[in-house]
Amino acid sequence: MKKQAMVVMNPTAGKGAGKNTLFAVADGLCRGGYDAVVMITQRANHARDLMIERSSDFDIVICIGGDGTLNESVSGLMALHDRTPLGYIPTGTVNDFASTLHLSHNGEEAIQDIVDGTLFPCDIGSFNERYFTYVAAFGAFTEVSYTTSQSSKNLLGRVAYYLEGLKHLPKIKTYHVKIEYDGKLIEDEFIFGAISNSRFIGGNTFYSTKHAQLDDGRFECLLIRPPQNPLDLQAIAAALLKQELNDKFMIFFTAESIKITSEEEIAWTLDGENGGIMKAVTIKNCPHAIDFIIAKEHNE
Ligand SMILES: Nc1ncnc2c1ncn2[C@@H]1O[C@H](COP(=O)(O)OP(=O)(O)OP(=O)(O)O)[C@@H](O)[C@H]1O
Repeated sequence: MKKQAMVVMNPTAGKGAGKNTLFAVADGLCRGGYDAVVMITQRANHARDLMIERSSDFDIVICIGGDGTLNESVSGLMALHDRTPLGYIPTGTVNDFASTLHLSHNGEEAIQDIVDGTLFPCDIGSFNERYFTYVAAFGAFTEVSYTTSQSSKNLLGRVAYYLEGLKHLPKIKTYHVKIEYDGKLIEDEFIFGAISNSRFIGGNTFYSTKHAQLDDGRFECLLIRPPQNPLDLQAIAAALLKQELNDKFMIFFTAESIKITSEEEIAWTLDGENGGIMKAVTIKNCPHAIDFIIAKEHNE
């Protein structure tokens, strides 16, 4: 029997960019010896539901869409015990996670990479009852990120531009949070926090080295302290833009699991989408949870 592939495409992602990709994907799968079944998502969370209901009938599943569609697909697979390998073809805005895994945006190339591909057992983050593939963040800029149609193209870069654009310090909201991780405790004021599993969150100087980081069972965590004056503000923005860690204003650590609590409710973003508003979150690394299908040459 031929191998079976399920393609799940969000037609609205990236202003419909996936539509042009679809022929190349179906053609590549047929030439690669697969029977292809194409599903077009009709609503929010449809990708998740399709993964839960149908993915186990297939040898591979392929998600075509932006950050939100990938997040939904991963969340669907995470609900299952046996998870079908996942190929991802990004059609949203340039995606940090796709860049980290060297995933092509070009339909023909992307499907060839998948057909000839190899499995990369990737860590996934659990966030209370939800999941994220590469970033959970709060604070400066993140609250507006999902009220605009932007996604986290370069989250830290946009935090920097946001800070630079601020004329008045009082506009920057500070959050008093308690952060517990790997037996340690930090309690302080911060304007931004990101728990991520991606090299490209702030560009590759922050989190350099190969994508091995995505399968090490740990997150990279970055917290930014409040600036006290315009010079501080400038220093933080400059460090973010130069993709450097500034020890005076930034705390960086890696962790397997993190608990973040606060007196007030905090708005979170998960993979650039609305993550909800809450006072307590528990974030855990689910090591090697999803097998991503990636090009052989990038899985050394
Ligand atoms: N048929 C549909 N009509 C409207 N919305 C849909 C449909 N199918 C899926 N969606 C929703 O579209 C949302 C946005 O998708 P996604 O994030 O993948 O695209 P994007 O915003 O263009 O990409 P990016 O976030 O990478 O810029 C998803 O949260 C998904 O729930």
